[in-house]
Amino acid sequence: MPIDDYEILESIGSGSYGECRKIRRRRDGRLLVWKEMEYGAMTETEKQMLVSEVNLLRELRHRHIVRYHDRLIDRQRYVLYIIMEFCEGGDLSAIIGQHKREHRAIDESFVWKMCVQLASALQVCHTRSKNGRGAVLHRDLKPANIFLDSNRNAKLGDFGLARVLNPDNAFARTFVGTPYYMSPEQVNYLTYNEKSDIWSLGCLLYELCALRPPFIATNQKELAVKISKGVFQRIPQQYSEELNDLIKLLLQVDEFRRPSIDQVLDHPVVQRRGAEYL
Ligand SMILES: CN(C)CCCNS(=O)(=O)c1cccc(Nc2nc(OCC3CCCCC3)c3[nH]cnc3n2)c1
Repeated sequence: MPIDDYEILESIGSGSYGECRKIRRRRDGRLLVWKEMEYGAMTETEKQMLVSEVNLLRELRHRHIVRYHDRLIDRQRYVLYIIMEFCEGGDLSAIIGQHKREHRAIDESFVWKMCVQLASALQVCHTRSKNGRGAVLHRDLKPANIFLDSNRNAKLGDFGLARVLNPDNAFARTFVGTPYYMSPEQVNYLTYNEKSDIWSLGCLLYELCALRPPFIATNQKELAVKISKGVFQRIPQQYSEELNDLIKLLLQVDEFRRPSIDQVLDHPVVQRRGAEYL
């Protein structure tokens, strides 16, 4: 049984699709993770969606996107296992939480590193959808879905699976938890496009500096108003004017004034401050 090719280690947590466990590949001792998904209750359409989503994951090969390795199907128990690279450094949400608790700012150089590495991961996603090679899944750019490898390099997680597995409440899924990173265009008429990812990137860089999102509120309605207005405090004084300017550029309410991912990566300051991390 292929499942015997792996030794099951501890659980890392559970997402909206199921359990995520650390595993060791027996043949070479390599640490990986698998995500368990029960498909027993799925309709034929949902199963087809899952198959196409997994096929997309397989195609998205990039050093800053979590690598898909394999998939196993347990037909007796109707469970699909997606096997992926294990990111030893954990997720950005935990890192932000740690810095917040210790009242310790995140180094500006790390913020630039995340900026260029995640922008290059997004560029792969955006370029694909432009080439019409399948509407690439929109990667949910939020701290909990960004992992680090043992060298603290960014790895964009596999949000797409969660969306596929809850197609009915895809709308609700967007609203599970507070959508701090939702863009003005999404808030107003729930459209989502590449420029929404640029907005999310801006929110992420802001949160790495301020250790909180740019827009916070106690309820969704108030949050939506703040996001639509797009007024936010400058990142803490210790961060450079050029980082502050870049974040302001990404957090423009008018999506047409927001740069494309290519323009972000071609930005002279991003080139200068980020080149060493690519
Ligand atoms: C330096 N140390 C402090 C860091 C300790 C680090 N702790 S840790 O226990 O190993 C740890 C913590 C979190 C992540 C990871 N690595 C990881 N997580 C994934 O998904 C997490 C899952 C997503 C859905 C919801 C539940 C969690 C992955 N998906 C593909 N590859 C993945 N790799 C490791």
